[in-house]
Amino acid sequence: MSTELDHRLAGLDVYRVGGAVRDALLGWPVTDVDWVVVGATPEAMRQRGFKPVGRDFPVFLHPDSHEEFALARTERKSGHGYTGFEIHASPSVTLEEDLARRDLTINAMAETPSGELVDPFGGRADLEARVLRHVSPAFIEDPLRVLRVARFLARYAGLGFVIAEETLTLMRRLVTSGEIAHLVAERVWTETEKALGEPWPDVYFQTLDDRGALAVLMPELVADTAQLDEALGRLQRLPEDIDSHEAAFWRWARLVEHLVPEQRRHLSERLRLPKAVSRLADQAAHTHRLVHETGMVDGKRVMAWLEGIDAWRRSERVPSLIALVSLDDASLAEDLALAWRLATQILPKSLVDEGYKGRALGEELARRRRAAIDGVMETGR
Ligand SMILES: Nc1ccn([C@@H]2O[C@H](COP(=O)(O)OP(=O)(O)OP(=O)(O)O)[C@@H](O)[C@H]2O)c(=O)n1
Repeated sequence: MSTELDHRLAGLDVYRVGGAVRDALLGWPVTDVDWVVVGATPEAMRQRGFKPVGRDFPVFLHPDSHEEFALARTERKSGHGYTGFEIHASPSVTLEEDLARRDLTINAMAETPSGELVDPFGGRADLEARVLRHVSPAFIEDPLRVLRVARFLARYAGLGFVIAEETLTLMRRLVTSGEIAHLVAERVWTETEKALGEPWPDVYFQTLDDRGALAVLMPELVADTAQLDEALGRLQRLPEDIDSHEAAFWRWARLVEHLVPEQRRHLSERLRLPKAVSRLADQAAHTHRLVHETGMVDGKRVMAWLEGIDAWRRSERVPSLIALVSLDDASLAEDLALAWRLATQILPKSLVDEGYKGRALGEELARRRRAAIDGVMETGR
């Protein structure tokens, strides 16, 4: 957007803020641009054609670029969790006051439309030193920040970022005070889903575990630390054919695939996971069991696996799940692919043509599929 020519901004005191400033300085792709407006009223914004969107905050969307313009505000803690805040937005709130309420110094920089940096908390120096550091003691007013810091580390760990010691102490305090337990499930999952899409998702979970936060938020994961380590190692090992927008869901599935059904159910309920995520996790868990349980993989186990992943009704995921198997056992994956192909060639319609119907049709279909699968699993292995 060419800000200088934008008549809606003429005479407004506006600054680019937050992630856009940070990522531009870092050479990281900038996805969306947020702005702060100083000295304006909601009425003035509406008159200029900005569309109000904030339910809790005075935030407006630019009618053409759809970028977010927020009136400068301060926040004060007034209750537990993420929602317990008193917001104070008025034309008297300064840019520095707005930046001071933010979580990390690298997120508390602003830039004028002509490119001049406003950096009252040393964000640029911390960016250069690769340090995630809180802006002020008010960091502990928002327990979501423990997850945010872990997520930023999951994004930038490869650039050499670390968390400042004093910030680690505050994160720990948010856990020991019990404040982190007040986070609502949806917030926890939203941050976790974003973290699962970052380049180093294992770092997110490791950071939360190191601070004691994982034991509070996802206790099922820390029940067995050796297994957690193994699961974290699996996060980068995904089937090749999956869509990139599905990668976060797959990573979650890989994280929990070793858990017993009851643990997975508890975790799904605790985090109120979307159904699609829990279903994929269940499918990955069935696949994990097929690969890792001791004993021969015979036709009976393959049938049980196909039923477990709901293959006959939801066949679209089967190739990806077979690709998952191939990461651990290429020859088993080859057999499964052949068995699946032969089994799906047995069509209910041809059985109908042969005169089968009703219950007998279902039984004959299952029998022939099983025979096809047995043929592969017995000769192939
Ligand atoms: N709990 C929070 C949430 C947000 N912020 C501030 O609000 C800005 C915008 O938040 P958000 O859009 O969630 O994050 P970004 O920093 O833009 O990061 P991303 O690249 O993930 O969008 C952050 O930079 C940070 O200054 C904060 O201080 N504390």
